[in-house]
Amino acid sequence: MERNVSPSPAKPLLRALSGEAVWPPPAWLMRQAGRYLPEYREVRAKAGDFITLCTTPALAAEVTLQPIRRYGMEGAILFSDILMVPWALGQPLRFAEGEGPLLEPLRDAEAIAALDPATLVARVAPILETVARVRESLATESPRTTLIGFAGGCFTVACYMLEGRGSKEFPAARGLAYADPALFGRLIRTLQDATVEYLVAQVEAGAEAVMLFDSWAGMLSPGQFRRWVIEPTASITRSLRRRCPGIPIIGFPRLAGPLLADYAARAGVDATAIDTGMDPRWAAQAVPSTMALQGNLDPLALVAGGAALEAETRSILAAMRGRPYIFNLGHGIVPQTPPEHVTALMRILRSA
Ligand SMILES: Cc1c2[nH]c(c1CCC(=O)O)Cc1[nH]c(c(CCC(=O)O)c1C)Cc1[nH]c(c(CCC(=O)O)c1C)Cc1[nH]c(c(C)c1CCC(=O)O)C2
Repeated sequence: MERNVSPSPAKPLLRALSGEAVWPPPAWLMRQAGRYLPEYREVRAKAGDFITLCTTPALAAEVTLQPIRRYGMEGAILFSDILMVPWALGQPLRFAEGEGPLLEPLRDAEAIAALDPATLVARVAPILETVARVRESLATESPRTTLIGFAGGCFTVACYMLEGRGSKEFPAARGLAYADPALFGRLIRTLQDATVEYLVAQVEAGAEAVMLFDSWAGMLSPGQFRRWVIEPTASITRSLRRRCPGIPIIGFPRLAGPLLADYAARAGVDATAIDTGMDPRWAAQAVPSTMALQGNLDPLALVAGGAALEAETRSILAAMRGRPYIFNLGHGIVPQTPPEHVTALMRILRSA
């Protein structure tokens, strides 16, 4: 008998994003390309600096594919950085050895007004070229792997733009959000528009899903979280749905705690990523069972390996079994991770 249902997309990660409880779960790891891999360090040395690596399509495509070749993850994350958006808006950026990213901090209303959205799509052209190359390579090398594009959440990107560097508290951004919400709102809206243009361009170049990394979302008070995390995200997801119908969107409001439930209900995402500190059993109750969850192994359990890795992984899997779910870490891989522990992790997942 013929059934009136549309066929599910074949790739496991896309099936999970469409609400199917795929088991064993599709998997990828935040920062899966990076310094823990010797083949990455080799390419990184050849490129010289990090921005050159991000804007040289042959090299960026190569490092995007390196973890897929080694481990066969179901997701490939574009190799780039959330700070390439401020860079493309004209804010000077460099990555200093041992210090992380350094931006010339935005000091006043003039600096915010001077950000130039007109240059964005032209400046990110090499990143879009990377997307196209990776998508083409995956078609032959790893046809079950989904290419994930990304951008930072507006609040997190604003944190770096105002502070100029990483920080424990990001007082410049959180302070401005209280002291001059109109001005902070102008920066957030500039980022909202830039993020939509950037993600639409990634999808047009071949990204099959996109993720919004809002790494510092959980520093905000509940009211500020709704205003500067949920509302801008909802605006971005509305625009993306209009311009790229059907594109799945993963949101990562890191450290959101119980506000995760509000985010899942109102931000318009298809999947919610959870951080290391979130109880997966609580998240599984708080987020609708039709919405995929993604996460949340402690990156340090992956460094430890052995019995700790196995026990932590199995307890997350037990909480997620029976619902749409994508395995991932709760934050990025750390450089001291032994590559063979990732092999062990993939083995545990595949026998789930
Ligand atoms: C906050 C943030 C940034 N970048 C990102 C976030 C959000 C996620 C998170 O919270 O970790 C996101 C990001 N950064 C990078 C990717 C690429 C793909 C991947 O996940 O493998 C992604 C998705 C590469 C990178 N981005 C960076 C590296 C290291 C660069 C190097 O020295 O080779 C990589 C591989 C540099 C970076 N970029 C950033 C910082 C703070 C740093 C320095 C700290 C560090 O080195 O880990 C900003």
